Amino acid sequence: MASAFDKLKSKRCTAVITVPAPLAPPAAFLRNQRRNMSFFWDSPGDLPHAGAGAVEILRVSGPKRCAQLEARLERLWNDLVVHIHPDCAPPPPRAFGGMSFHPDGASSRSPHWQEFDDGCFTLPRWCYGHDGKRAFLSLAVRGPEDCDPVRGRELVDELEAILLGLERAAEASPVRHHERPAEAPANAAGTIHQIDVRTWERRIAEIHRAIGTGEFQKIVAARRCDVELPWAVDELEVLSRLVAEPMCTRFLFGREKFRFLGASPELLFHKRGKVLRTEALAGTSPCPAGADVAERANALLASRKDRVEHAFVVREIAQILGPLCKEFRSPAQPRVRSIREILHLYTPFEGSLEHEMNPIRLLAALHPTPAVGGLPKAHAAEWIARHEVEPRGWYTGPVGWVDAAGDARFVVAIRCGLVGECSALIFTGAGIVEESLASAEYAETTLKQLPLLRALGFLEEAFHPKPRQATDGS
Ligand SMILES: C=C(O[C@@H]1C=C(C(=O)O)C=C[C@H]1O)C(=O)O
Repeated sequence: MASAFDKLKSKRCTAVITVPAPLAPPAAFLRNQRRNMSFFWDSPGDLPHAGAGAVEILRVSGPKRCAQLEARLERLWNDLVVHIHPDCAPPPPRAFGGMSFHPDGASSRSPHWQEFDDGCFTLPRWCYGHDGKRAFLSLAVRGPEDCDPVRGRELVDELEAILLGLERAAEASPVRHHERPAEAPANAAGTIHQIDVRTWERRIAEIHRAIGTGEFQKIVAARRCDVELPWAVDELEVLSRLVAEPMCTRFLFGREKFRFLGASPELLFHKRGKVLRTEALAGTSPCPAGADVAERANALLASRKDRVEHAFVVREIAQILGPLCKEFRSPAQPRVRSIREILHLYTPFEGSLEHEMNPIRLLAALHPTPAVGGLPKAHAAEWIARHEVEPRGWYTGPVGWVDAAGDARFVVAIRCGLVGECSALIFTGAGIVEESLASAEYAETTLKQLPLLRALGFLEEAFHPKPRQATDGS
């Protein structure tokens, strides 16, 4: 540690110093941290991470946001010095962040989203993660300013305090492979404001008119549900309850006033070396507890409207990524993914990139897929930005990480919301095609609110759910 600081004294560069740490739930690390620029990430098949503070904040905006991000990340990685304690084996340093659905700056002008920008990634000051067996804590420092003796001492004291906190957390709640959802607050109460059905029907009629002109084949409609609570929301409790959503990526991005969090079932892409994985997730059916899952799944597979909606996404992904890959495989027929009371059509893709490629280029090429935007892709995204009443902000945007080795994992920010002190905004949407019925899409977008409403403490029954096996296949 001291030698790493010494080397930085005379240099203008950023260093990430990683040391072994006690194995504790990453959320425990966040308990003692400031909320601004904090994040949490727990994705199936990935190492859980939590971070706080930032030594580099990469804010990007406007239509060139991906090019800006790519250039700034490249500079960051080129100038980065990595020191790893011999007793730990962390992954390469990661920048965590996300982007809004549309880079029109509308989100940054809205009071709810202004802290989030069109895109923002951080190299965290503190980053904690584990692989289930071993944990690490990384501290990022900037030379020479973080290395004067006073600042250096402060950082070392902070490091010791964090390690001590983690040790206590490890004793209190050792890491389990499956965290148990936190208890619900007793007598959950509060108010939920929904848009009325008529307003929704008018919005869908407007989309149908746009589709009727022949300009669009699909547009995803979204709505916002405003929740007020009589108590201060504890976002870490909310996250721990979201563990009940099977096979979802739980994420959180914290700012001073708001925290953006959720449990997304939709992978945008995962790149590891040249290996690329992605999926089409579109087409939905309710599947209430007690319903015959196989019967509902077969009905969903047989639904013409849902197959059309799904096929648009499959075709678009294949068109974008197919030419970039040596092989790009997907099953001929969609499968059904079951997430508690919701079933989705999904098609997994796996490929091998022809040439190594910057992951931000992949992000720029893929986002927004017709699963959350529409078709034609760019035109539908413009239409949404111009017509949608409540700014989507980061809802339906990509959230995830990019690392210094050029790997990345992003999910689509759905089943999520923006949480304030005693309030929350929950965003949900549904793909609209020619055959869609406004009433069914209203029901679908209400159903999609359930995970977050439950996690916020509404819907008491949700805390004693009848366990149902998650399935991922047909
Ligand atoms: C837009 C959302 O979900 C998307 C829309 C789907 C659909 O229309 O069937 C299904 C999965 C997601 O790609 C959302 O959950 O808010």
